Amino acid sequence: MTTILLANNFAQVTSTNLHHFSEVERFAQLTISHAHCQANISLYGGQLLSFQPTGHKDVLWLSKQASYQTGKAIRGGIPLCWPWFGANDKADNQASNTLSTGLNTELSSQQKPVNHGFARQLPWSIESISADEQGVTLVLSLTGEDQHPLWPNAYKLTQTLFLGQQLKHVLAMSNLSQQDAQYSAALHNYFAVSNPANVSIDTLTGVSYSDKLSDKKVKALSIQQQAVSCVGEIDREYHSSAKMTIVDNLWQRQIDIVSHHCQQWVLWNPGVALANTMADIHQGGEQEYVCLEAANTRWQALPAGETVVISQEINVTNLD
Ligand SMILES: O=P(O)(O)OC[C@H]1O[C@@H](O)[C@H](O)[C@@H](O)[C@@H]1O
Repeated sequence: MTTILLANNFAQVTSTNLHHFSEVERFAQLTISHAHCQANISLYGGQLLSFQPTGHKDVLWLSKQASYQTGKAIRGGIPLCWPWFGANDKADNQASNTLSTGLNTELSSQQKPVNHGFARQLPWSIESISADEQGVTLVLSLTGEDQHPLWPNAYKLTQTLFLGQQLKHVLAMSNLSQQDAQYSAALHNYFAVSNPANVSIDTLTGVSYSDKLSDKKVKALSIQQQAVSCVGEIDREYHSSAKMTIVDNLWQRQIDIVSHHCQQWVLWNPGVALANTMADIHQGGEQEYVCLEAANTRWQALPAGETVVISQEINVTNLD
C-alpha cells in the first residue's frame, strides 16, 4: 500500500509498506521526489537509504542483500549508531566487575549489547514533513526508556533530514531522565564509489588515527603519513573534525562532508574476504562503497535533562 504523505508545488513524499514488514504499518519506506533530489528513507532505523541530488548518481550505497527484518540493521545508507558506537566497552567492564566481585551481574545473552547500539534497529516516527523550493525537510523521532541494561535512561532522539541539492543531517539526543548518561555515536555514511581503488581522501593525510584491526582496544595512535588507501580491509578512527573530501577519480565526482560536534572520522570497508562472510553484502558489494562516518567514538556526556546535537552536511560535485 502506498500513501501520499505530502504533495505540494515543490515535492511529493509517499510512504510504502514493504512486504517484509506487512505486520506493522510503521515499518515503511518513504520516497521523496523533489526537483533537487530523490531519496528513500526507512522508518525502521530512521535510516536514509538513498540520496540522489539531481544530475548525480546516488551518494549512498545500499546492499542488494540488506536485511529488512526486526533485530537486524539495514546494511547501507546512513545507519545511526547510538547510544554507543561499536561493541560497548561497558559490557567488558561489567564482565570484569563480575569476575572481581563474584557478584552475578553478568549480562544475559539477550542483554549483550548489539554492535552500534539499538537506535538503528527500532521503528522511528514521523514528526513532520515539509517542502519548499530548496528541498524537503523530514523530522523523525525515537523515544524510549529501559531499552537496555547498559542504557536505561529515558531518551528522545530527533533526526532532521534536509534533502535538497545537499543533505543536512542533524541528530539531537535528549536525556529525559534524571540520571546523567554517556553516549557515543556515528552517522555511519556508506558512500557509493566506482571502486575504493579509485578513491582518494587527501583530507586524512597527516591525521592521527587508531587502527582497530591492529589494536582491538583502540589505544595506539599512528599518523596517516601517506595518501590513505581504501583498498582491502580497513577500520580506522581518525581523530579529526576537519571537513572531509572524497574524490572518485573514475566517476569524476567529489563528496564533501562537514561535521559538527563530532571528534572522529571512521573509515571502514571490510575488504573482500570479510565481506564474503557477511550475508547482507551482495557479491562484490564492498567494491562499491567506502564508509566515512562522522562520529564520537569515545563516551561523551549526556547530562540529565539535556540535549546534545551532532550533525553533518554532505555536498556532491561533478568534476568534469
Ligand atoms: O556490521 P556493523 O555492526 O554494521 O558494523 C560495521 C563496521 O562499522 C564500523 O563503524 C566499525 O568501525 C567496524 O568495526 C564495523 O565492522
